[in-house]
Amino acid sequence: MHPTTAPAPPSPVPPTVPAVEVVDLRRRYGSFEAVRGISFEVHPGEVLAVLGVNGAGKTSALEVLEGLAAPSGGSVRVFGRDPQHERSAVRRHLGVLLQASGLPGDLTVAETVRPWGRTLTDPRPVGEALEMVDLAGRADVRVRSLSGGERRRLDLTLALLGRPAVLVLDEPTTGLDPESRRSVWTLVRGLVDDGAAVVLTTHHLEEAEQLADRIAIMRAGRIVLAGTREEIAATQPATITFTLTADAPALPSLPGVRAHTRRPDVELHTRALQPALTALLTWAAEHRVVLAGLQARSASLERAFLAVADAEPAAAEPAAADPAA
Ligand SMILES: Nc1ncnc2c1ncn2[C@@H]1O[C@H](COP(=O)(O)OP(=O)(O)OP(=O)(O)O)[C@@H](O)[C@H]1O
Repeated sequence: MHPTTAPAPPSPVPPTVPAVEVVDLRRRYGSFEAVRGISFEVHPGEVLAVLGVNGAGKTSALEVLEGLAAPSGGSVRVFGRDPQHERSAVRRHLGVLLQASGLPGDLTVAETVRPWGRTLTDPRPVGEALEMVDLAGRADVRVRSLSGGERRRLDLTLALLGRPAVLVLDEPTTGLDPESRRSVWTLVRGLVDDGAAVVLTTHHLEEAEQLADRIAIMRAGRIVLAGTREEIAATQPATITFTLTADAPALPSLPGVRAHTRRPDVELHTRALQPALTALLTWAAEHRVVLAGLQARSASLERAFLAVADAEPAAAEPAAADPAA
């Protein structure tokens, strides 16, 4: 898949205006508040991945950004415009990939894309758009005959057709095989390199790691953790694991280290990996102890995600950070 041309530049706006600006967004369904005051910015040439367990409020928030729903509080702007009340001004800049598109099955791929293009200001040629998502060879196939992954790529074609400067992608690679997923990542990254701003949701942590410049993790309607992948991973301790023989002396207390020992297995947690490792290796050398299977790992995004997703709200909320930072 190849991004071929840069997205159309947005109409003149002050350079300080973010592509997407969400301030204290709230959304209610009756008495239930699904989105509870989230804020973030996304600038041209940047990808924000919004993560969270099922029901965290990701789609509810994105639907406001897409202009499909009104906020019950706060504001959403795309290049300074309100997606719902200034729909036509925003629509020219916005490419949207919904979680489920429900395209009619009896039209062919080309018959689906062509009329869609006629509603846009400066659409890509249909052939070019299909080429970008590797569907050029499927132009005459009926939508109902496409595989799940091909349908997802057709959804993506429609999102890309108007050369959008802002892409909102709700689980863009769900249902795609690993190769197609990687192709979509390359495609999205190419569009971002050409200046597009992207907000995406995903359940694939690897997708966030590969694509996102910044990540926001939602839980129960709030952003509970945000930052770069490294910043998010650094909220969790690093891990050192090894096994000890039965006759090894007791481990010393190492500064800044929490030990979980179930002989012969030892797991150490620390926020200062290098000094902890140095102290451990020094002790082992002095006492001629073999640390079998020694491994030292910095915390991963996955570990941080699981810690936040599993946490009680009271534990998760103080970790909130400003994803716009
Ligand atoms: N139309 C609706 N009416 C009532 N409640 C809704 C409606 N749509 C969503 N919800 C509720 O709002 C909460 C957030 O749902 P939302 O779909 O935004 O979560 P999500 O993070 O996108 O989840 P997923 O990862 O499963 O897509 C959930 O508790 C859901 O049940």
